[in-house]
Parts: sequence; structure tokens; C-alpha cells
Amino acid sequence: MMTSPDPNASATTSSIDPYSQSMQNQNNTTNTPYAIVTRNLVRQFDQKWAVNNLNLSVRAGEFFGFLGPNGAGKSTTIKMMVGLLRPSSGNVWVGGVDVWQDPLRARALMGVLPEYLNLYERLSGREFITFSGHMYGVAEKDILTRTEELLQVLDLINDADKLIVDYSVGMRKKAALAAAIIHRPQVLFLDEPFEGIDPVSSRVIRDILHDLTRSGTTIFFSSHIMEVVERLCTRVGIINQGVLVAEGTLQDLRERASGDGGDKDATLEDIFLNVIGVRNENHNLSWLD
Ligand SMILES: Nc1ncnc2c1ncn2[C@@H]1O[C@H](COP(=O)(O)OP(=O)(O)OP(=O)(O)O)[C@@H](O)[C@H]1O
Repeated sequence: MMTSPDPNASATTSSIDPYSQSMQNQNNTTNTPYAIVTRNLVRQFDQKWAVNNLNLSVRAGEFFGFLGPNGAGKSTTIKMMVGLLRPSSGNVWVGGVDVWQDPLRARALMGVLPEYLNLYERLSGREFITFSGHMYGVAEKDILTRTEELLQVLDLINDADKLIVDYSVGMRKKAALAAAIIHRPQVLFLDEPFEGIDPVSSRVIRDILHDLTRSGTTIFFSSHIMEVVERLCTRVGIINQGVLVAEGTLQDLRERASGDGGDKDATLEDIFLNVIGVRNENHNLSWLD
């Protein structure tokens, strides 16, 4: 794997050779390649700073959960990371490749499950997953076996020849997930993967994601479902109003919460609400009194 720029280097460094710098973790103890690095990443929409100077480094093999309230900037960040939305300024490297300098090479390393699925409605589920395999250059025989296995495991096999236009929300999401992982991506981006998914499929997806990380895939996903993030993620980042306000393992965040006078056994939900500054205010509707 190629290396990306040193995330601990000065954030103001502008011209970096992402292929030549060696990677070291925060303690300078091991050489750990970073799967995702953002440097001073900004996206403005008119006067609104949707993402404000984001510096984030995700190590290879991590399962990284990206949290934030509605409108915090999660989807905007993911879109910039995967090459769907051009940053106003700043850089993103995935697997050591600058996403905006070399988008095709970067895209070949990734799998992406976007928030709003724009699927090929007139293809069947089976055709769509197969098509994705071809797009990623997977060998024909692997496409055949992987497609059937994905359809089976994701419980789409009985609807495999139905057109996607006739799929339910959850079925579309599962088909999109299958299409995003058929090439065994080095880095998988998932924007709200569990939204609209029933508990049975949710379990299946969690198992698949676990298997992917075991086989070396780095996963970056956003979610509002704290329990899932708590259960799956090795590290968590919290964004609020476009700014990264907390980052670390759950243990790091708990220790930080207890240092701030919080509970050392705090749940991720407690930590999240605390970090984004939610107080126990009165949320009653006056006209319901
Ligand atoms: N195309 C756009 N044009 C204008 N403003 C936008 C656009 N896309 C996003 N925004 C704004 O950028 C901010 C961040 O939006 P984003 O969709 O990234 O939030 P989010 O954290 O993914 O929210 P949610 O959890 O509700 O999906 C919001 O204020 C949103 O209104």
C-alpha cells in the first residue's frame, strides 16, 4: 500500500508528496499506514461553512465511526473523501492517493455506500451487483460467485431478478452495499448504512463489515445509531457545525468525559450529547399543555 502524508506534520504544509513520506502514529512508535487522511479540508456553501478545516487521520484496518447531529457536515465530508463533491480547499488522501488529483486511482481502492442511493433502477439486483463487479475490474468467475453469495447472505436471492425500481428502501440499501464491496475495497465508506434496515439484515451487515475489517478493509461510516457505533467502532470522531470536536477510542472519550466531571461509565450517547453541548432543556410544546 502507498503511504499518505504525515498527519502529524504541520497542517499548513501545502505541497506534500503523498508517496514518499513515512507514516508514524501519535507516539512515533510504529510505522502505520494511514488509509484516510484529510488536511485542512473545507467546504463552503455560500456563507455556510459545512466543513471547517477538518484534519482527520484514519489508520489502515480501523473501523471508524463518524458522528454528529443533523446538518453537522458528515455527508459533506464523506462526499469530499470519495470524490463526489469538490472541496473548497484542502486535501484528501485515500490509500495514499490524492482523491482530487488522481480520482480514478483513488476510486479503484474504495467502496462507497452514499446517503442517497442513485441506483440503476432498470437493472435487476443481480444485474446491478454484477455490473458493479465489471466496473471494478473483478475477474468474471469471481463476479459470478461473489454476486450469488452476496445475494444469498443479504437475503436478496429470491428478489434477485426483480428490477431495483421495485425494491424497498432496505433492499436497495443491501443491493448498494453488495455493489460497494464486490471488489473487496481497501477502504469502505458508508453513509448511514443502517438507516431503513431491519434487525435481521442489520445483524448480517454488521457481520459482513466485521469480516471485511478482519480481511484488512478500513471502514469509515457515519451513523446516528449510537449503540451500533459503540458496538462496532475501534475509533470515533464527532463533528459539530463543520468542526471536529472529539476524536478517539471510546475509552479515550470516556476518560475525557470523566476528566470533565462526567461519568467514567458514560455511554457513547452521553458522551455525544455532552460533546455537542446539549443540555437538559425543556422540550415541551406549549400548545400540548
Ligand atoms: N448542496 C448543498 N447546498 C447548500 N448547503 C448544503 C448542501 N449540502 C449540504 N449543505 C449544508 O451543509 C451542512 C452540512 O450538511 P450535511 O448533509 O453534510 O450534514 P450531515 O451531518 O450529513 O447531516 P444529517 O445527519 O442530517 O444527514 C448543512 O447545513 C446543509 O444544509
